[in-house]
Amino acid sequence: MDALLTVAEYEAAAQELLPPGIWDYLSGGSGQERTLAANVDAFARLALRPRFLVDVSEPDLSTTLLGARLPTPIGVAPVAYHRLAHPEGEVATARAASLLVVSVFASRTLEEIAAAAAGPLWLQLYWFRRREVVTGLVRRAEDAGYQALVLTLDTPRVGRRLRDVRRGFAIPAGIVAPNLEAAVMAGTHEAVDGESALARHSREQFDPALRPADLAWLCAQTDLPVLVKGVLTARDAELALAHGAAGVVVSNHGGRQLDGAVASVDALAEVAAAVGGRGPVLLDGGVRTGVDVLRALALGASAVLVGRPALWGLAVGGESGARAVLDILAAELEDAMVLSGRPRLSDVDSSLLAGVQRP
Ligand SMILES: Cc1cc2nc3c(=O)[nH]c(=O)nc-3n(C[C@H](O)[C@H](O)[C@H](O)COP(=O)(O)O)c2cc1C
Ligand SMILES: CCCCC(=O)C(=O)O
Repeated sequence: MDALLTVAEYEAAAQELLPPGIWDYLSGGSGQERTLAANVDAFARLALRPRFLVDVSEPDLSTTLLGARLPTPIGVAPVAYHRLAHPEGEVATARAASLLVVSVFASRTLEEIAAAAAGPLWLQLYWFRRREVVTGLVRRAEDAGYQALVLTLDTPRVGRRLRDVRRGFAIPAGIVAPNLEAAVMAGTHEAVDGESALARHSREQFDPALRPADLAWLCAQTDLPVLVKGVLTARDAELALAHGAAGVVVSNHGGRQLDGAVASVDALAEVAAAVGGRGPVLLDGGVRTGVDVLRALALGASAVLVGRPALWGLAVGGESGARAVLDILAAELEDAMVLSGRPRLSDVDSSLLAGVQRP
């Protein structure tokens, strides 16, 4: 087999390898999958304005995020059940990633992942009705050395993902979420025709009444920084920061929640302006090339996260596949920085983009 050179080639190879039901769960979106498509299309519309007569002999991709030095501004978004893609699951991803946001529905324990990790780990949380589930996970994350928490806001319930509904998708027996007690996970393995087990589960277990005071309460439970994920407006960024959030992740959950929601990169400039340097602004959704990473940085992102691409790499080659995907993105980003006359991340701003208003 020829070497795979792009994230798109990893996507195609992963589709060949994975069972169709798992492929649909990983790759699908909600409703008509318009937001899923828009996330990718919106990047393609952002044309770049390269500059020359700049010394680009020493490109530097490194950055600092919440006090941690990272070799690249590219991390892995929280994705449930990495063992759907590879038997080693999150342990393999953690070895490959320079920043991994571990899903609360990880298929390996927080401690196993911490023992393997090459870089900082953050723990993503959903707002469970049983608050002691949340606080128990916060304590375990602190004890295992996780460096931040990420509260996902965009999932008061799981969106209508028609591929999963049609298949009656449920998590295969043998792949479990070991960081949650069995009672909280009851029903996730139970396939029912015409119903997504995850959608049913979220209605039972997630508290849809999450309000700003709850965010402030969560922040008061821990010394770890708490970021919020799923922010698409200046208003929500303002509210979150005012209630203790240390930063935001601009995201529409990879087009899996509100179909018709704005493409995440199209929401970025507004959110970054609202945050105004008070904390990190991460972006996920539709990042498929290093040029996309550069575009997001130009619009004000501190770093980007990739969800599906990491899982495609994992499916193709476990740890080395996940690493290969992240290395492709980093190599493409370095090329783009050199070829656009922006050798350091601090040189990257909206002057790089055509048609974006510059301050
Ligand atoms: C299979 C799958 C599972 C996901 N699980 C979670 C999760 O457990 N928690 C969460 O906050 N986001 C979850 N997400 C959303 C990702 O964190 C991220 O927002 C999205 O995948 C980014 O888009 P991309 O896949 O285009 O990179 C999941 C996404 C996918 C594709
Ligand atoms: C309850 C949600 C499961 C993980 C998730 O967030 C996703 O599939 O997008």
